Amino acid sequence: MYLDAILVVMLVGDSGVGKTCLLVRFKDGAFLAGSFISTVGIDFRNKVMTIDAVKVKLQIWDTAGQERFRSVTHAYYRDAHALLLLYDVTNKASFDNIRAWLTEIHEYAQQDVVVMLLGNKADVTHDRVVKREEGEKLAKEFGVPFMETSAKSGLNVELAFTAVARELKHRTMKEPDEPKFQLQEYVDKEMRTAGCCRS
Ligand SMILES: Nc1nc2c(ncn2[C@@H]2O[C@H](COP(=O)(O)OP(=O)(O)OP(=O)(O)O)[C@@H](O)[C@H]2O)c(=O)[nH]1
Repeated sequence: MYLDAILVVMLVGDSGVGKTCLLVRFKDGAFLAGSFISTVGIDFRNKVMTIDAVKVKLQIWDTAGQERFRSVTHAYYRDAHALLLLYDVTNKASFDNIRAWLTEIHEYAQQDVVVMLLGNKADVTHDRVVKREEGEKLAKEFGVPFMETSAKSGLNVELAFTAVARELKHRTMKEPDEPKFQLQEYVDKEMRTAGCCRS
């Protein structure tokens, strides 16, 4: 069975946090090593996922993090069903800017948009400057789910997209007496099952 609607997931966050790499890892299962080519404006890729025997079409929008493209990306926010907001655990400024990104999301996106915070590049150990606990604390403050990811190792990449796709699928297909899907609970449970990360 196919879900008719196309679910739009938008990747946002500072330039260089790994949005394109996360998308490529999810779509192609590979890591884009080598030189860093900044996204210009916006790019998109499609992926079909199967959730509880329902085929769900995701359209993933990869936005440019550079300041000079902001006015272009603002125009797309209102059509996004979910936003994956990334920072880079090796770049403190990208973490500090999350508050500004959340303000921007609040201003331009739909009120009921699904937002998930991702601390990317979790594979890096030596140059890490943002602790997992700091990411968790910030996410809690804003009431959004959180996980660390790595486009390089693949850590939690599938889970991040699956979690938002599940939430959107539930919203679209929910039976009247079915309980609301609990995104954070789902993420916590999946990470515990994988033997990973959250206490
Ligand atoms: N170690 C490590 N490096 C990563 C990871 N994800 C991305 N990178 C590197 O970070 C750099 C930037 O990655 P991109 O995916 O192009 O960043 P972006 O957020 O799309 O940047 P803009 O397009 O400018 O907004 C590249 O050199 C990647 O190889 C990761 O999970 N781990």
